[in-house]
Amino acid sequence: MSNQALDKALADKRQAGKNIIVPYIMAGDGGLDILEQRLEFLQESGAAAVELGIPFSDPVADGPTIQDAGQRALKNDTSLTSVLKTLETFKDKRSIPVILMTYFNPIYVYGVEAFANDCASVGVNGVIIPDLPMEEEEHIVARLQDHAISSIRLAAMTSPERRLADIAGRTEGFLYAVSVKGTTGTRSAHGSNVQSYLQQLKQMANAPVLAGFGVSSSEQARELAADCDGVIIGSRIVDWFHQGKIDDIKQLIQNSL
Ligand SMILES: O=P(O)(O)OC[C@@H](O)[C@@H](O)c1c[nH]c2ccccc12
Repeated sequence: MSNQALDKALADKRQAGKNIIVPYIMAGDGGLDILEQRLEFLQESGAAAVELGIPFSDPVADGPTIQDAGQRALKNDTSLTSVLKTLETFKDKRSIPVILMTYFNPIYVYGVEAFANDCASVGVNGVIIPDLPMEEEEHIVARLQDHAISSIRLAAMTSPERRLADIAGRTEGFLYAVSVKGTTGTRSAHGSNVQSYLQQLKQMANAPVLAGFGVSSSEQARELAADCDGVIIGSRIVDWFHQGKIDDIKQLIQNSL
């Protein structure tokens, strides 16, 4: 079963005629004591949900901006455990859905069963595990489904059509359409084949399709969202939080809606 609060938050934006904007932030960048405030701020700015990164020592899919944020968070002693504990402290006050983005290793160390249980008890709505090994997928997805936590799948431009259809059919919450080849990070332009890729995924998926990787302006966001349901914005927002450019973040989200 997918997560109802997440499904509803995304559907509400679409019904209001808006694009779905999901900012990515690194948990513990700037300290975990500001996490609650950041989530509230992003919600007020118009975000439908937040993708919350767990810092990890070997972040293979992260670009330089997210890697640096991860290093800062690790210096603050941020871990999967401390992030879950922090979410627990304001779980009844939070209404914006939270999607944890974590590599598989921290989950493996934590224990798959304990991870699913603790995510459920602190109200995590969805999970993205970019390097989940195929052999582990069934086991971990089933444990999360027991608690109605959505497993958001990633589609890549390099995947063959059969594989894309399979991923699009199985995803929960939304489909994360990786819209560049390579790692995360801001880019000035997306390839010309992105449009047809997103349109193809829209046809295949029963859940909303969100484009991510390299979105750094509201113009780009709206252009990509014209062929799907919205976008994920990571590096630009991580960078601006670090620099204290709070108003710029608000404008970026509002102008992307
Ligand atoms: O930073 P960008 O280019 O705006 O892209 C989002 C991305 O950072 C975020 O979703 C993310 C961070 N680390 C990841 C690892 C895999 C997939 C996705 C991610």
